[in-house]
Amino acid sequence: MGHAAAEAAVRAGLTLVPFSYGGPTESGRAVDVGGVQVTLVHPDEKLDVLHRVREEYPGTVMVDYTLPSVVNGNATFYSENSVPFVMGTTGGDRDKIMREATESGVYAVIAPNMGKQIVALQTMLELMAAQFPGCLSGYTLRVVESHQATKADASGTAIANIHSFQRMGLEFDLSNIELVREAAEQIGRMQVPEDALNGHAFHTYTVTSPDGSVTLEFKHNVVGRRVYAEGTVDAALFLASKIGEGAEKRLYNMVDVLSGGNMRS
Ligand SMILES: NC(=O)C1=CN([C@@H]2O[C@H](COP(=O)(O)OP(=O)(O)OC[C@H]3O[C@@H](n4cnc5c(N)ncnc54)[C@H](OP(=O)(O)O)[C@@H]3O)[C@@H](O)[C@H]2O)C=CC1
Ligand SMILES: O=C(O)C1=N[C@H](C(=O)O)C[C@H](O)C1
Repeated sequence: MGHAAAEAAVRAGLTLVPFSYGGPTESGRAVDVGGVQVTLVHPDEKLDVLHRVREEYPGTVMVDYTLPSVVNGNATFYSENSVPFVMGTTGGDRDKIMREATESGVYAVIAPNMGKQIVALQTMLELMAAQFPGCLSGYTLRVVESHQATKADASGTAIANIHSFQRMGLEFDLSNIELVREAAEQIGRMQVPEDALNGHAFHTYTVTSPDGSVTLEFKHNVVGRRVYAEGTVDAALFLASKIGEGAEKRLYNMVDVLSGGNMRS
């Protein structure tokens, strides 16, 4: 995702900082992103490179697409060092991320899904929950999500949407999300195109009445990564404008970006 977001930034005509934090395995290597040679920085050199980037690229917004296992360490680093950030990475201790960002006063957009159309659906569910709390009381919920086999955690988007369903009265334990990570099941059960096995996000939420006479189904299926990459650029532009105007509110999500009319397409 980091690569896709960087490509989208270049496509949008933004200056791509030619450094990227990476895992320890590939540090030192340069990667071509739309003609920009981006050097992968070892975790031990993060602070040195940050100082350099601050001098050479003032106004930089950090974009984080890493792993649930490192998301908290990264978020702490951005908060402690006042690095404005767009956090697309899911998992980890989300309350801690939000708490540290709030306390530090860093500008940030934090969201489990940057795809504007998916965020619109997410917003619709939030509005439905706010407008009709308890409207699905007594009904049951089934959630199935399929992602590339490398995805380490349950879908952050599904978790966000489940919170809305819970406010509508549905009882659901997050451990009951059905995770599909195997190719045969992805193709057979979820109908994921074979060429999307390495990058897809298929979600289905099925709500059923106690007697089975009413069924609601919500589905969002995404093939590839482009929709998130473009939304990430929207989020970075949004954050830059908030920093520019010295906005009092500093912590945002993608619903804020969408509501602010900051989607380019
Ligand atoms: N908000 C959204 O719209 C979206 C969110 N996501 C989420 O983004 C996250 C990343 O997804 P995806 O790109 O598919 O995952 P990948 O596994 O493809 O990429 C993760 C990358 O993080 C790097 N990495 C590991 N440790 C560190 C570290 N300490 N500092 C910096 N980089 C590190 C890895 O490098 P190496 O291989 O060298 O270890 C790897 O390149 C997931 O949580 C996913 O769910 C994904 C799509 C959309
Ligand atoms: O890892 C992914 O691919 C995705 N992760 C996000 C999530 O966990 O919700 C967003 C989308 O589902 C793609």
